[in-house]
Amino acid sequence: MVHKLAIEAEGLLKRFEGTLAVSGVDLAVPEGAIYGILGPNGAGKTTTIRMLLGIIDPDEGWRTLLGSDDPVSMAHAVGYLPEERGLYPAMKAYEAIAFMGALRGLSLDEGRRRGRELLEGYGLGYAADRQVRQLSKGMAQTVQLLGTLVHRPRLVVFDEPFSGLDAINQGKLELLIRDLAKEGTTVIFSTHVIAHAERLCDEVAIIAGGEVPFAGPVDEARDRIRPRVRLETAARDGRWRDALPEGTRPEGAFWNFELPETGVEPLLRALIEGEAGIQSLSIERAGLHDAFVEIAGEAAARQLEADMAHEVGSETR
Ligand SMILES: Nc1ncnc2c1ncn2[C@@H]1O[C@H](COP(=O)(O)OP(=O)(O)OP(=O)(O)O)[C@@H](O)[C@H]1O
Repeated sequence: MVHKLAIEAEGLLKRFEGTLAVSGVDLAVPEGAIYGILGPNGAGKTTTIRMLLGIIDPDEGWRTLLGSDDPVSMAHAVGYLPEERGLYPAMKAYEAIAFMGALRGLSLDEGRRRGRELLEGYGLGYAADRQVRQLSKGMAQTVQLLGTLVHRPRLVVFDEPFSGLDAINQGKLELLIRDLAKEGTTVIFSTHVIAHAERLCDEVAIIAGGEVPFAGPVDEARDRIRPRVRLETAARDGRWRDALPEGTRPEGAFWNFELPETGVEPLLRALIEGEAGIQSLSIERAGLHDAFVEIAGEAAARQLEADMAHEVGSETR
């Protein structure tokens, strides 16, 4: 099946005052997908998003947004939550949402009506008439997020939407993202938290040091690493050991090794026919974290973990 693309980009490159922020980003976001841009702080996520949306122009390369090579002309069909959060403090919550819709071409009356509806639907109806300055940081962030949806865009782009939200609100946002995708909206979000991308995304772009070493389905990223086998045998030795990768050493009664390329069934057959006496056997597919380490490198993965620890630390301070 050929998917239409919500976004396509090739060779996007951006320099700031001579330093290369992003070099040669290629990616393709299928319509209706949940797409993650995953990388540590400073990797180039925001710069990439800004280029995709036409907020800044690339120095090299090209992109199309909803089929147009002039992304700004599609602004009415796009919702964008920038990394810098901010609403007018004196506006009431529902008005702030209506205002954001008006910037994207929606009438204020309709925006006010939908603003109340969105707040209600998100469990924040009680705060609709509160001024933005009276809202908590997380609530204000949610109001801003709802404001990106009020004009019913075909594509939404959220820059680090989970940052600054507590666990409950992170869960609510995950549900919202799934609901949007179910309705056919394309959702792109950036994150430095692998778990969010792993739980939500159909596809990811892995970005590190301004480069995108992988862009594609999450399953394809995970398949970059061979699954691990953990086997427990009654027998210590025998012909069956030839089916294990060379150099596999016993760890007590256990054997840990990479699943051979021939796959599960030939391995099982050799173990049974060779009378290994299988006591237990598990085959574990790599998660996105291991795939990230393989694709982006140890250093980028360490930086990702440091970013997460920093965020958790700043939330609990
Ligand atoms: N306007 C700018 N002027 C100069 N340098 C910039 C500018 N914007 C970004 N950079 C640099 O480009 C690189 C990529 O930054 P970018 O904000 O895109 O990363 P990011 O992955 O979004 O990180 P974070 O999650 O910390 O926002 C960084 O080295 C950053 O310092």
